[in-house]
Amino acid sequence: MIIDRAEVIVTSPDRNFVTLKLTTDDGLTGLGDATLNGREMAVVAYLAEHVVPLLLGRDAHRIEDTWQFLYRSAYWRRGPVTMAAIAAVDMALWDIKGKAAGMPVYQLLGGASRTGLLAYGHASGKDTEELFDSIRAHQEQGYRAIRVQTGVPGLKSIYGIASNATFEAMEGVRYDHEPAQRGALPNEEDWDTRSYLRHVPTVFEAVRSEFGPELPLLHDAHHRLTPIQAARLGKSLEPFDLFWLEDVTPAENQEALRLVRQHTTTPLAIGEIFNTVWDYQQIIREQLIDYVRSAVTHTGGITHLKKVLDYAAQYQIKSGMHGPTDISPVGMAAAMHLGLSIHNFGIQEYMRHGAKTDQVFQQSFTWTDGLLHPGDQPGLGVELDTDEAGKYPYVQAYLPYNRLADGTVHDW
Ligand SMILES: O=NC(=O)[C@@H](O)[C@H](O)[C@H](O)CO
Ligand SMILES: [Co+2]
Repeated sequence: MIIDRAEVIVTSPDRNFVTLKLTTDDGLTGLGDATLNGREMAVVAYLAEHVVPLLLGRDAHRIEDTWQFLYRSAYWRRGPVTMAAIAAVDMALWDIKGKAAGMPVYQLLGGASRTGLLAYGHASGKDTEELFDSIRAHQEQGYRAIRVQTGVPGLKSIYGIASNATFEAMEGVRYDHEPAQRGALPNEEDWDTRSYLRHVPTVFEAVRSEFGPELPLLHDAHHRLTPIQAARLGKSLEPFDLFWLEDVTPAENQEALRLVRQHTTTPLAIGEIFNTVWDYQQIIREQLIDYVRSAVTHTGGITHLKKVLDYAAQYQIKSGMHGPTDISPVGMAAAMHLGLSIHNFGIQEYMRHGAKTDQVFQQSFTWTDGLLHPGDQPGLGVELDTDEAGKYPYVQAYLPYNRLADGTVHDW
């Protein structure tokens, strides 16, 4: 079963997506998500110029060998661009193998370990009233777990809060897309850690008294705190029993989490911007986190993320795969197949794609009573309508960035 065609498809229905489509000599096709939000075209070039020529003529069945060949023959290892490109090839090959076997990919990974995947959605609000409405709206949509992001008094624009502009742009969809403003240069947002640290505990106190102790609540600090500030936040949120506190501090310095861990029992989730097991080695071995946040799309595909999660399982660490709308439906399907099969599944981030995206990508996963399931179509269960995709050409888009009041650039 030889790969005899490889196409890199860029489409921007509600946002930019990069998809690799492989076709074999017996007519099977496979899709892989290669979307790197805000830097999409870097992966397009990496795939089109440097990977596609190496794929043509290869045996599509040799997933592990292809992975090792692409990783080691590149010479330059790791990093988001390389690992997103390898991830797309890996997903497409698993898709093809599933179709060849007549089985959904989760069956090839060892079968289902649960009936469905607990998912969480993104509630947000500039103030408590708007936040409560958003939480209720997500509960009505069936979410059993909810991420809470809030405005901070004195800060005009902040991560994770649906703004009217984006609201209209997304045809009324709440904060269900990532803030890469298309056709615009990076949007400058503002930040003040002390105001944030004073405000967030009061928000969770209000949410707990309104919604009770049971509802699993998550929060994303989005890389903005120093280790001691992260320790303080984790400690101040302990009374509100969070499911997890995410990206408390930039984790290139993995040992920074030791300090946070010493001060708080609030569960920690890290890794949505990590790309290989080496990014996790210390924080898994020293049990400095509770959830691995990587998406299949940014971590070398199903093959590599399964290895990361199998390593994490030895330390009782679970998956919490990244699932914003900058992960395409193909990447989401791959995450669901992997999540359904592994023992140490934790939770799946699930933001609903826009209507146009659902036209471009025919998906067969189900979302029932707060649980996701990848479905039982052979392969990943997603098909891409290239005519529909062709209607939405690429539009350059950047993620926002932060500056402090004195103008210093800060982590976003
Ligand atoms: O937990 N989810 C997140 O942190 C996302 O909202 C990220 O900001 C975007 O995916 C970046 O493209
Ligand atoms: Co995050």
